[in-house]
Amino acid sequence: MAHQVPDDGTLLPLMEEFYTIQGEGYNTGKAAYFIRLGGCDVGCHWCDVKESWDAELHPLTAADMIVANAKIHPSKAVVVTGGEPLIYNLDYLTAKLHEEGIKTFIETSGAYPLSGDWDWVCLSPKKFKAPMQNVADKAHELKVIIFNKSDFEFAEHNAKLVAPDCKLYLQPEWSKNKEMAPLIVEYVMNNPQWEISLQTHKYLNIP
Ligand SMILES: C[S@@+](CC[C@H](N)C(=O)[O-])C[C@H]1O[C@@H](n2cnc3c(N)ncnc32)[C@H](O)[C@@H]1O
Ligand SMILES: Nc1nc2[nH]cc(C(=O)O)c2c(=O)[nH]1
Ligand code: SF4
Ligand SMILES: [Mg+2]
Repeated sequence: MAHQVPDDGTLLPLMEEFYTIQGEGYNTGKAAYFIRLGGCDVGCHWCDVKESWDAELHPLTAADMIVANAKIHPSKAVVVTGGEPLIYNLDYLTAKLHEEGIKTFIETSGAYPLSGDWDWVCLSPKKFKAPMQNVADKAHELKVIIFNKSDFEFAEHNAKLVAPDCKLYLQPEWSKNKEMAPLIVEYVMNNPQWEISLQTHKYLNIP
């Protein structure tokens, strides 16, 4: 049985929250408070946070408490991730963060409809559950994970779904880094509308 998560977004299954440096994509290198919500049914076999998948393992937590924890940190930016955060209604959380003057960033597969008011949307679409067009429309950044050669085609397919000014990133799947990095380098040199995103926090050994 799933948690009875109220649909007003006042209670959310919280896996962990931590203050760190955004490791990936356009905002790489910027300090941010991360909020990781539990629950995901997309099923990426290479997912680096499988412990997040079962929402039941993660306590329902007041969004007000999450905001109170976020606001004591020096960076006024929050990254909401998961799991798949868009399973939940994030309107209440982002409204409260904005009331505190905190910028709202999201990491999402786009598999669920967009909720919340976002200063930055990172869409990382997955073959296993296609992204919704209303998320693609709002994406500031498209970040495609390259696990094998066929993922370049998947990346181009998704690039057609996002707005013309959306930033385009290719990010090696961590375990295939050695194999895929040279192919990504070559691809970006030939297709310079794309840029490379690395999971820099893993090189730095920080969360
Ligand atoms: C764990 S996911 C959580 C947010 C959301 N479910 C999603 O997939 O976008 C956060 C980011 O990590 C990326 N990611 C997950 N596992 C990865 C891996 N093994 N190598 C590289 N990136 C990975 C995802 O594509 C996504 O951009
Ligand atoms: N430092 C750091 N940056 C990140 N950017 C996206 C992450 C995520 O798991 O969503 C992540 C993460 O887990 N850690
Ligand atoms: S969508 Fe995100 S959290 Fe879900 S399995 Fe894929 S990478 Fe992991
Ligand atoms: Mg991560």
